[in-house]
Amino acid sequence: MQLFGREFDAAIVDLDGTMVDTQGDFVVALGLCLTELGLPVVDAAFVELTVGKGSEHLIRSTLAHVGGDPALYDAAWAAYQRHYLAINGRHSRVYDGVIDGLTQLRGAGLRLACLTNKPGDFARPLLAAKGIDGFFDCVFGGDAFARKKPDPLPLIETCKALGTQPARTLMIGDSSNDAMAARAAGCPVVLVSYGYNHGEPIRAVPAETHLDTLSDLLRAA
Ligand SMILES: O=C(O)COP(=O)(O)O
Ligand SMILES: [Mg+2]
Repeated sequence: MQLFGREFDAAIVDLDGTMVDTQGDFVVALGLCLTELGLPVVDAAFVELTVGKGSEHLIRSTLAHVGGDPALYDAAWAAYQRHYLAINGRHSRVYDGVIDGLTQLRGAGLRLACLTNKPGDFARPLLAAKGIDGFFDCVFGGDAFARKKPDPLPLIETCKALGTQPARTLMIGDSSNDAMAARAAGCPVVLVSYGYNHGEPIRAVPAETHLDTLSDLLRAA
């Protein structure tokens, strides 16, 4: 299909902050983990600034933020993983326009991949719980490849799995991580305005376009 005057065969879609508002899941799972370790909990504002770089980064940053000993990392990661898996999806919701947007892209014949920095074992059940797993030919978590976004490697490998060239594969994300990875991989990028961008204004990050809802993509292109 044609978008922005170019031909596309596929799209790679980010998960947290792009398809699903998972801030509540992060706050609850971190809260249970920190309480178990006898540490103070973090609030939604901290989570919004810190998510996007994968769970290892989130746990390290959280321990630093609450004054926890970095040596608690292994225990914190194990507790976080257990709690996250138990509440996964309960405090999160699919953003307005996502189902319509994905339906339009599939309807136009694009192959779709979900590529997130979230661990694959968190991402797959979340997509299924929200009823959006069926849109995707493949799903890759932050632990699928040797490096995470903003490194281009996950996008290059996802294009290989989709059987598409990066220049004909659109990245749809919510953060500068997604944009940097896409640019370095050679994928055009579209950014949504409502997600988590490390506290920075997303419209300052260059993209083909910035969307208030995924269902606007075909209209904006
Ligand atoms: O850091 C995370 O877990 C969020 O990852 P995502 O925005 O790449 O889906
Ligand atoms: Mg994201």
